[in-house]
Parts: sequence; C-alpha cells; structure tokens
Amino acid sequence: MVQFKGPDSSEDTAQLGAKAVLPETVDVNIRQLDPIPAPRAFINELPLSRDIIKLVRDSRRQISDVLHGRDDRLLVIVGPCSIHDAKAAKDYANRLGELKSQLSDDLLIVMRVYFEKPRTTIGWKGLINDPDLDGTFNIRKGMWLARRILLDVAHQGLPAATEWLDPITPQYLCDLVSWGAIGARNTESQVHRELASGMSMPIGFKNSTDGNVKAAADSCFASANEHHFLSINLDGHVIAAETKGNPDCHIILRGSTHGPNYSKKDVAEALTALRASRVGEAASHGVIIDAAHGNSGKNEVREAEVVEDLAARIADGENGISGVMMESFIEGGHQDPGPLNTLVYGKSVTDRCIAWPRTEELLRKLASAVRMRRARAAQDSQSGGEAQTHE
Ligand SMILES: O=C[C@H](O)[C@H](O)COP(=O)(O)O
Ligand SMILES: C=C(OP(=O)(O)O)C(=O)O
Repeated sequence: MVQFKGPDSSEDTAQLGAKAVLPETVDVNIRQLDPIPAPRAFINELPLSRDIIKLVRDSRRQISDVLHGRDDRLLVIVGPCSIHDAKAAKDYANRLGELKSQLSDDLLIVMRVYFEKPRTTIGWKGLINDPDLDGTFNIRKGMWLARRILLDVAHQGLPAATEWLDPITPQYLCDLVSWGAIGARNTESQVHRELASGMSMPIGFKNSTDGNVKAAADSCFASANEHHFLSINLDGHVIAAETKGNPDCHIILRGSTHGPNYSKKDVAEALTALRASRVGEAASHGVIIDAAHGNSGKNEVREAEVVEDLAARIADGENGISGVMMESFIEGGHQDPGPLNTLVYGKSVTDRCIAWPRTEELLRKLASAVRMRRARAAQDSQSGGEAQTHE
C-alpha cells in the first residue's frame, strides 16, 4: 500500500488517494460518484474573447464604483428567478441588452443569470443540478450549459449576476460573472463568507430569511478579511486557499418571513449595522433592495409596486439605495418545473416574475428617478456653493 508521508511531504496526494483501500466506514449513504472534468477543461472549451474579458472587468469596476458612491447611477440586477432554457435566456438578454444601452447614463444594468437555487426544503435545484428538469441530474451537461449561457449573455454586452451556492461551482463560472450574491439561507455560513473573501467580483449578502440584517453586516466584515480554507483549483486538485479579503461586499435587503424591509428606516438601520460591524473602509455607500422575495411576498404585482415606491424615493433624493433587484422574465408569473417541451416559453419555473413589458416600464421609471436625484444633488451643491460664496 502507498504511504502518505505526513503533512510536510510535497508528494502528489491525489495519486495516493486513488490507491488507498477504504474502510467500510465511508460512503455509507453514497449511491454513485461520477467524475466531472476539472474547471480548466470547461474554460478551455468555452473561453472568453478579449471583448468579454473587458466587459467583465469594466462592469465589476463600475459596480464597485456605484456601491461606494463614486458613480451616481443605480445598479439594477434584473432577470429571471432562475434560468432553465438557453433559448429564452438569450431572448431575454437580447431585450435587456438593448434597453441597457438606452439607459446606461442612469442605470448600470446587470442580468440575473441564476443557475443554482437554494431550497427551503426540496425542489428543483436549478439548471446546473438538473438541466433537463426531469430528475436525471446531468450535472456535467448543466455546468457546460451554464457557461454557454453566460457567454450568450455577455455577447449581448450584458454583465451577469448569479448566486454562489455550491462552493465548487465558482471555479467553473466565475470568470464570466460580474456580481455575486450569497442567499438568505447562507448568509451566516462561514464557508460562504470564506468564498466571498476570495471572489473577484462584488458580493452582496442577503439578510437572513427571518429578517436578521446583522448576519449580513457581519458577513461583509468577515469577507473583507483574509481567510485560509480548503477548496479546489482549476485542475480540480484539493488545495489550501489563502484569500486577500473582498473590499466590495454589501447588504441586500430582501424582506423576511415577518414582512418587508425596504423602508427608508430599514435602509438607514442596515447601513448603521454595516458600520457597527467594523467593516471599515470597505463599507459600501448604500444597500441593494431586492423588490422580490420577502419584500413582495413573492407576488410580481406587489414586486412592481415596490420598485415604483423605490423609484419615487430615489427621485426624492434618498441616496442610501445603491441598487435594486428585480425578478423578471419574458412572461409574467410562474409555472411548475418540468421537461422543456411541456413548458410555456419564457415563464419562470421557480418564483413568480414580472413580465417583460412591465419590466421595461419600471426600468425607464428608475432611470428617470436617477436623473431627478442627480438634478436635485446638483441643485443642492450649487446652493451650498452659493451659500459658501456669500459667507
Ligand atoms: O428565489 C427562489 C426561491 O425563493 C428560493 O429558491 C426558495 O424557494 P423555495 O422556498 O420554494 O424552496
Ligand atoms: C433565492 C434567492 O433569494 P433569497 O436568498 O433572498 O431567498 C434569489 O435571489 O434567487
């Protein structure tokens, strides 16, 4: 039998592991273990062009600028609750890409391209997990499809946003993602905080499902710090990762099982919690408000009203809102998941979504609200300046 030579040996331990004889105490509840090619194989097969690299790098920087108040636009993270159909995702990206160019002076639009769904109990866990929506769980195909869809979205000139759920998935996809979320069910998870600390893009932490905002603020602090933890590298080898800490973590207010939390008071309290968490210079200027989930009771009509309310407050000069998240698709509402040929085209198979025409209306409203906020700020600084001149 091959011997592991102890913690200081530099020997390739993957080789040793492959030959080890396993005791009956392992894999008790495992049915099958299917190897999947390492991340590098997927990246080589579906690579980024120079233009896409530029898109991802520029949009990450712009998102950071909005979050830290160096850019007065509003970040808008909008798109389906989950992606289940490559064709519909491309169709949606095409529509959104066109609107993004028209509204880019006022809105920094990023498309929700969510492939992993955290479940309260059980249910369809997203395109990577079960790409055929039929319980065949072809994860290899799902991962390949996810990369291809991200490339399609990028070809429309759109930056992509996604939720990081599984700690291995980012190695396969993160080169194509400009903004990441850690969901309400994972906001207190050390594994996700470690992950965020090494991610190359801004990361938003949701308040927890029971409404705890401090957990998200603590996450911003924890993830701004360096960490050491186990992970895999692009070749699929287990490694000890050492991260630098992420300076662009921020809070997402998503409401809770007790009701909404998007009021002016909620925003102010979240920003106070962020500062109290000792996050220091990495503290964002504002928060993102998720108009869906607990803020709308997962009702798309209510969600649109929340966006209208936010637009009115932004137009009125409220500036603690750095971004808005919306769940929107081609068709409104939702349907039960199932094989593609049984589904209504362009309709969500997870949470209810706002239909495209209403989405377009709301995005134009948000853009106009930003113009009003900007005009107000210019007027205020002019009258402040004049006051100074008169002194
Ligand atoms: O965003 C999607 C859902 O809200 C999330 O995945 C939880 O869904 P569930 O409560 O239906 O499992
Ligand atoms: C699952 C999501 O949100 P939350 O974690 O807030 O439930 C989501 O945004 O898709």
